[in-house]
Amino acid sequence: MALVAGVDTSTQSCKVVIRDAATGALVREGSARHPDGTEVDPQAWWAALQEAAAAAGGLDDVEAVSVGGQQHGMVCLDETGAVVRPALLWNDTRSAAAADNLVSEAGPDGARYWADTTGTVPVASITAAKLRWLAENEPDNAARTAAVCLPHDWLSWRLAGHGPGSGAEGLAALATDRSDASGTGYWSPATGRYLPEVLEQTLGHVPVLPRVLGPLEAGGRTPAGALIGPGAGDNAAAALGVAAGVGDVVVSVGTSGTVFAVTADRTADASGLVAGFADATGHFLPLTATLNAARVLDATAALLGVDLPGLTRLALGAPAGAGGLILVPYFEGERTPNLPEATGSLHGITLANYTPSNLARAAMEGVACSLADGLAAVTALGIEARRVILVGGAARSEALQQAVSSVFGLPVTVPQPGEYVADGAARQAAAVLTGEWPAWHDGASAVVSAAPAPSVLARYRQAAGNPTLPALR
Ligand SMILES: Nc1ncnc2c1ncn2[C@@H]1O[C@H](COP(=O)(O)OP(=O)(O)O)[C@@H](O)[C@H]1O
Ligand SMILES: O=C(CO)[C@@H](O)[C@H](O)COP(=O)(O)O
Repeated sequence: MALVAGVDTSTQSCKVVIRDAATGALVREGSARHPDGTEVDPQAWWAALQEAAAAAGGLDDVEAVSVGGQQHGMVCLDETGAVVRPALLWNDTRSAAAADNLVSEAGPDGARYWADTTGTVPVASITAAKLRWLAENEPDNAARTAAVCLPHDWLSWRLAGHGPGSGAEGLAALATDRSDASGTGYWSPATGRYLPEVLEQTLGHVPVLPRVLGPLEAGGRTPAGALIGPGAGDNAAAALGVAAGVGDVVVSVGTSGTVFAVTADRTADASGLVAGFADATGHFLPLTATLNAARVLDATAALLGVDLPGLTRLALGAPAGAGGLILVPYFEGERTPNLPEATGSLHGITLANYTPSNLARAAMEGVACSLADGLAAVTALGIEARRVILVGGAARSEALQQAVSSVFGLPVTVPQPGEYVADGAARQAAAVLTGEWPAWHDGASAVVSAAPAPSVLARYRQAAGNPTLPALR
């Protein structure tokens, strides 16, 4: 039996699944925590990968491995291959002004220019904005930066035996895939090429960049001989994990809240709401991402002194609309809509509705409403949502499943709880090994259908100050 491994190096943790390449059966799995914070030494990801792999029984017997990972994180390497400074993650907002400047420097129609050139209007999350921040605030570090890569590229490179001391030859071995390259802001989904002019404009010089591998192209081998697949951004890997096709909209509720679809054509949304990413198969992945999702539930559970199943129980005990309580979940600023300085807020409090149960429900509905704004932005581009698939750590919560279904006014498909990103990476590893996408049997999924509650989204949008966002359709 040939085994393949899939890795998810996500914001909060590293997960490893080992599957039978032929059938997709889960053989072993493991996970390990990442440090908190929006600035992280990549070495912590490497340590977590080794811990998670050991918990999964090791990688020595796998024939191929692929890494899916949190997108956009800026990993700068010097000419020896050492990390220049801790990585700035996708949810670090210090680069917000740099992003605004990149848009305004492109002229009065700067947003249109960026959408057409890179697929995406830069916000703080986009790697190009982080490089501009580095050049302006840490010029010595910018000057020392000989190569720039992303979290999944860096871990794939470490798996191939490269690291500090690898030098120019090591840097030349860096590799990525088109889904993660498309989140950098210096790669064109239209041409499939990097944009050196953006690197000059942001970092001040053109560093070594990872080679962009084809969907089934191996980037090297581990010292034990396993093929290393191209890997993917975590959302593109999740699309592989749930075998999303045209007509499916995937909603992921992890640290980020994302809404994305697999499409045959690329998008270029100058409103900036929808990022025009590529997927891991040769198609495209229009996507909205929020900064505030599962952690809003974590914070609300901590405030109420309950665990996450306890928060779900409380929320299930409240009516739709939480008795009028509305939580706008912009706890860490927000990316969609682009409000990096925003804070969260609680609206509609009365003596009658101010209960733990309503607060738990309002947290679930607030997250669901911000995702509904994402769905509205995606469907406003003409992308159909024939099926909504809910994934991510918080998809385990029945209360969240119901809140998403009632706010969206749609049935929601919930696959069996699992590690969809790592599963997608494992599927890619099997494809790299055999030369074709495997026809793995997908596990059973449930369909959750709650009574539609359109007034919840309307009241949320008033409270959030976004009453003119596109309507849900
Ligand atoms: N039973 C549950 N109910 C609600 N949320 C849950 C539950 N189990 C896990 N989670 C959420 O899952 C989140 C982690 O999701 P995950 O997709 O692994 O995040 P990331 O990919 O960003 O690291 C935690 O913040 C936690 O809130
Ligand atoms: O920034 C984005 C997508 O553009 C995020 O989706 C990150 O990719 C982090 O993902 P999670 O760790 O929340 O899954």
